[in-house]
Amino acid sequence: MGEEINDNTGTGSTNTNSNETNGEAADGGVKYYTLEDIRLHNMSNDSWLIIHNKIYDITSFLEEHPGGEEVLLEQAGADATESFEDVGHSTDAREMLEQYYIGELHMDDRIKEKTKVVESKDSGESRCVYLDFYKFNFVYLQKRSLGIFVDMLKKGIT
Ligand code: HEM
Repeated sequence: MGEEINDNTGTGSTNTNSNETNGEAADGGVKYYTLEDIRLHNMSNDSWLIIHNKIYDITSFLEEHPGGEEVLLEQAGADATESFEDVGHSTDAREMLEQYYIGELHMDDRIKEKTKVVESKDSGESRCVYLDFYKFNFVYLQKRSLGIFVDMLKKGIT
């Protein structure tokens, strides 16, 4: 199933129109779901998860999960990428994901997430701290080399 995906992650190029919401198939048969759509599937008889922008219907897997049903239900209807990665799942576990794949997170919802991360990482405040640090080092080094130069001159004169 996973092979059918035309993964445009990061490009946000062609698949951003509203026709793709609510599970409607776009090009290549890939279905796109919004966060709103996914949020509704948070019950033991209807569980969806987002992992790395892909949507999985894990309803039939709940009872089989080696880590227990509870942890999956806590994440149902939401983005479980972080919890999934925190556990350090094996390659086998990652391959198992394919059989539960049903579609992709809508591009609009991905873009929002990415913007948020970029904003928080690259805050003006942290940039100021770096600039101050470099300015301080620059002035310090200038003074040091000037001192050494003056010393050399003095030694040369005497
Ligand atoms: C559909 C998604 C998932 C699949 C296919 C999956 C599959 C597996 C598999 C095969 C294992 C056995 C160990 C391994 O091979 O890595 C496992 C263990 C485990 N999983 Fe998942 N898992 C999924 C999602 C999650 C999520 C979202 C969480 C956390 C909220 C989670 C928490 C755990 C825990 C705590 C263990 C037990 C680890 C241990 O005993 O060392 N899993 N999972």
